[in-house]
Amino acid sequence: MVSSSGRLVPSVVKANLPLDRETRQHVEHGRESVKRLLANPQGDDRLLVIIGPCSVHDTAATLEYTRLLAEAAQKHRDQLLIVMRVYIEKPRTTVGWKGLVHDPDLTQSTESNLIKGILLSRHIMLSVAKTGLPIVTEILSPLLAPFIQDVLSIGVVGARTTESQTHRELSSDMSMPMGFKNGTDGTLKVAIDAMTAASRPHTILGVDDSGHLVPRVSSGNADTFVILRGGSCGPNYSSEHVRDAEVALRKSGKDARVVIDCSHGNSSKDYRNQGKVAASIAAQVSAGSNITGVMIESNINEGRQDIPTDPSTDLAYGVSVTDGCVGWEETEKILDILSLAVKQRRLTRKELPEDSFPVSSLFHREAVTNEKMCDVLVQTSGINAGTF
Ligand SMILES: O=C[C@H](O)[C@H](O)COP(=O)(O)O
Ligand SMILES: C=C(OP(=O)(O)O)C(=O)O
Repeated sequence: MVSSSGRLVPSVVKANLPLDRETRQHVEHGRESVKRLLANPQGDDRLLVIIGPCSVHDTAATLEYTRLLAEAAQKHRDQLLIVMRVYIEKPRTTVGWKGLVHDPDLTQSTESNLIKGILLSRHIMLSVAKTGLPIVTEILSPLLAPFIQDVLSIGVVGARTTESQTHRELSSDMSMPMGFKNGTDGTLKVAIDAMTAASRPHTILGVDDSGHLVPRVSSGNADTFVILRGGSCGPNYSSEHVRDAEVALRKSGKDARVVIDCSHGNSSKDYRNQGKVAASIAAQVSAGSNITGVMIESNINEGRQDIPTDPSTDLAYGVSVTDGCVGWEETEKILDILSLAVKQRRLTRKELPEDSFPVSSLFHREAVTNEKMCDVLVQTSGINAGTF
């Protein structure tokens, strides 16, 4: 898998872990579906749902999660376009575990096992994509992109790199839709600026499939969106925040494509709050909001764990080793209310006669404010009420 000179070569890795014809079609279908939803939200009025573990670290658990999510994606296919997070690189505020690609054996040592990490990461991504579920990852190291980008249906640039010229240029060269998080301080302008920069062609230094640095001109990427993830100045998922984001996007000549992250700054980094954020989004959607999508950090089992000294015996199965995630039971409840909210949005937009409203007893007409509707949704669906 490594070239004779001992260097990692994308074409060699890809030849050994190929994207077969059927999986390539799944990836393409995922990309086209997301592009269609972004370009014409009236034509495809589903909600984009970017969901999955904060990071992957275990093949068996990732594949079990994939099976659960694939079933949910099928169940909600008319309302939700579900894309699975397969995050193999983690950006850290200072230090911490940097993801499967860097440390596939969870040793937390500085000894590099990058080759194994790249191979295992691509293997897992291929296994997930093979099921037909579109996948998304954060593109952190531009040098790793050539090893995985052919398997992605969406790429994300994280809060710590949205302002980076290199990441904006890379995004302008990608064939899949790209999402940009707001900055860690909550500033949205950096994400909108990133959309502008990514939409243009750039002269960039890329890595070709044979591992050579090649100057090239990117084509520009029009399939981009912002992700509101909150930040040090607080959460930004309320209807006022969404409206402000839409206004700011339109002012800079863009379509109002807003995805809301239920985790990170919007949950105050407490996974137990994600359900409440999702309920607020469901309330907004049911009232007719044009929110494009949501992001959720979800796993088989809830919470998080520190990586133990002996991961081979002491690691809890299906539990995140980075940010806390909602467990599968809570995930199903969240997907249910989001799905119902999309049905409700259809009726709200059509202004159907009174007797066809609401679609579910979860949506009470008396609950006139988003806040009230959110409370009703949390109470009646059994979602974790959270800590705020
Ligand atoms: O793990 C995901 C985190 O939200 C992100 O990577 C930063 O985490 P940290 O602040 O714990 O480093
Ligand atoms: C690290 C992540 O997010 P952010 O860039 O918003 O911190 C993430 O989504 O895993």
